[in-house]
Amino acid sequence: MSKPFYIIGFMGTGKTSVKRYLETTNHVVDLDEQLERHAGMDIPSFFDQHGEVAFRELESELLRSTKAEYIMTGGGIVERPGNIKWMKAHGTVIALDLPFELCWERIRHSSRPLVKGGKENVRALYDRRLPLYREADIVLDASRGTEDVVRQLNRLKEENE
Ligand SMILES: Nc1ncnc2c1ncn2[C@@H]1O[C@H](COP(=O)(O)OP(=O)(O)OP(=O)(O)O)[C@@H](O)[C@H]1O
Ligand SMILES: O=C(O)C1=C[C@@H](O)[C@@H](O)[C@H](O)C1
Ligand SMILES: [Mg+2]
Repeated sequence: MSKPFYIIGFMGTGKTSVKRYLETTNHVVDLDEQLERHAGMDIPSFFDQHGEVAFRELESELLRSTKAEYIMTGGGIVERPGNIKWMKAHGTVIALDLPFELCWERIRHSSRPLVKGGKENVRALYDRRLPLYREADIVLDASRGTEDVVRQLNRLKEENE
């Protein structure tokens, strides 16, 4: 099996949405879904009961133990300094890029725990993380929609085989 594609990007860039298109013909794992299964609870409950530090710990452990063709990460995978380095050493890191306002419109009514902090705190998080996402091997423009991102990923996969 060729090395995995690790898909990174801020909340709302569409990582999980892309999964539904790819998984008809590829082995795809979403780390947030994996974590929810492993913990036996949804992410808001995990944050409430165990806190963000425990979440980052488990997310980083699952990153290292998950094998698939595509691994869709959670938006905060870049929070642990070693994670980008680890992904780059074990596969190809692809970032989905989308302006903050579009991300915000997509996530503002969701139950993501960090959204509770309000728009300006989420914007600060976006600004702080942006240079980390840009450390990816490849940055894809996600503004032309999910199917366009899927096309770009399929092309990269063909080149990679
Ligand atoms: N191309 C798109 N156009 C419009 N809405 C979209 C698009 N892609 C995703 N969305 C919507 O944005 C929301 C967030 O998308 P998604 O869950 O795929 O983001 P994510 O990158 O996986 O976020 P997270 O980092 O939190 O896991 C969903 O409600 C989804 O339906
Ligand atoms: O950007 C983040 O820190 C997060 C993104 C989501 O995918 C989840 O992993 C969780 O809500 C935290
Ligand atoms: Mg997701």
